[in-house]
Amino acid sequence: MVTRTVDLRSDTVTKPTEAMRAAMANAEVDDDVLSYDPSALLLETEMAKVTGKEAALFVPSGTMGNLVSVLVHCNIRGSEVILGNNCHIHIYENGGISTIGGVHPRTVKNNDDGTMDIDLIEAAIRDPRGEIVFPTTRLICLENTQANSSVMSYGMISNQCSCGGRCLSVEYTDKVGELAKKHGLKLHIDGARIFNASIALGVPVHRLLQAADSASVCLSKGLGAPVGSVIVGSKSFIAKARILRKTLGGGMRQVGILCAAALVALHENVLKLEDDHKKAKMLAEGLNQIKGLRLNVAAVETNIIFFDVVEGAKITAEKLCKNLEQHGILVMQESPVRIRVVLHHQISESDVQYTLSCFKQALAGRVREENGN
Ligand SMILES: Cc1ncc(COP(=O)(O)O)c(C=O)c1O
Ligand SMILES: C[C@@H](O)[C@H](N)C(=O)O
Repeated sequence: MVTRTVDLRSDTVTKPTEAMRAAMANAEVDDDVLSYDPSALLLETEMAKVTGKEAALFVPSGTMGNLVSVLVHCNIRGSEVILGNNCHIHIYENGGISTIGGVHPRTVKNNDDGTMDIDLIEAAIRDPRGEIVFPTTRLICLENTQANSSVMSYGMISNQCSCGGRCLSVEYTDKVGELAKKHGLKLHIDGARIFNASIALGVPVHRLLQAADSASVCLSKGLGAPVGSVIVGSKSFIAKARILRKTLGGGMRQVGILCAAALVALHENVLKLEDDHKKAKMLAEGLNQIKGLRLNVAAVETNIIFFDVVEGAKITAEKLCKNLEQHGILVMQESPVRIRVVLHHQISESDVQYTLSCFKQALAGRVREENGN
C-alpha cells in the first residue's frame, strides 16, 4: 500500500494551495467574453506589465496560447513558421497550427541547449522571389525554457547528454529578434516556463521577452496555478487574439475564478522557482551516483531532468517506473530508455531524499533478483 506520493510527472500536477482556493471562492467575476471580468482584467494588466508588453489575454491553456499566437501572425494562407524540431508546438500540440490553422511548419534542429543555430534559421527563411512555389515565411518561434531534451544519440557519454528545461540567453533571443526584423518576420516565444528561465538566468521576464512580438506564458506550470496561460503582445495583436480565442472556443464567462488563483500563483510562487531548481540539481546529483542511470548534471539548469536507464541497470525504464510507482514515486517515461522527472513547489527536500532511496532500492533490488540472492 502506497503511504507516500512524490509526484514528479510534471510541474503541471500541482494542486491549488489554500490561498488559491480562498481567492477562487471570493473572486470578483463578470462576463469575460464581454471583457468585463475584473479578475481577468487585473491578471492581464499585471502580466502585461511583468512581460513588458502592451496587452495580455488569459487563455485556458498554453497549447491554445501558442495556437492563437501563431494564427494571428500567420493569418494568410500559405504562411510558414520556423520552429525547433524538438519544440512543444511541433511535437506536443497535435500539429494544431497546421490541422486547424493551415500554417506550414519548417523545422530547424534544436541544439542540446535549446537554441537553433541562427545561420540555419536564416537559411530556412523562404526566398520571397520563389513565392510561386514556396510557402511564405512569416514567423519564427522560440521556446524558453526548452522543455524537451534532444534525443541522446546512442553511445553519447553522460557529459554530452542533454537535459530538459534549458534556458535561452537574452543575447541569443535578441539575435533571433534582429534576424526576424531583418527579414520582416515576427517572433513568438513559447514562454511556458519563462519564469524559470528568468530566475535561473537572473534576467527579468520583460528583458527575456523584449525581442518577441508575442509570448505565451503558463501560469499552470511552475507557478502552480490550477489552470491557464496568458498571451502577451501589442494591443493590436491581443485584439486579434481575443477574436481567435473565441473562434476556438476559449472565450469563457466568469473566468475570474481561475484568474484569481493565477494572481495568487504570480504573487506567491515566482520566488519558489529557485528552490525547485536547487532540488532538481540535488536530485540529479543523487541520480548520477546510481549505477545504471545516465544523465548530464551540468545540463540541469532549471526544474526538468531527463536521464537514461542504461544496459548496466539490468532493469528496463518501464519496470523501473512501475517499481517506483509501487513506492509512490510518479515519473514520466519518455522512451524505452528515457525517464523525465520535473520538480515543483510541492516537492520537498525530504521528498527528494525519499525519491533517491527508492531509486537505489529499485535498481539494487533488481540486480539482487537477477543474481538470485
Ligand atoms: C514548453 C511548453 N509549451 C506549451 C505547453 C502547453 O501547455 P498546456 O499543457 O497548458 O497546453 C507545455 C506543457 O504543458 C510546455 O511544456
Ligand atoms: C507533456 C507536456 O505537454 C507538458 N507540457 C509537460 O511538460 O508536462
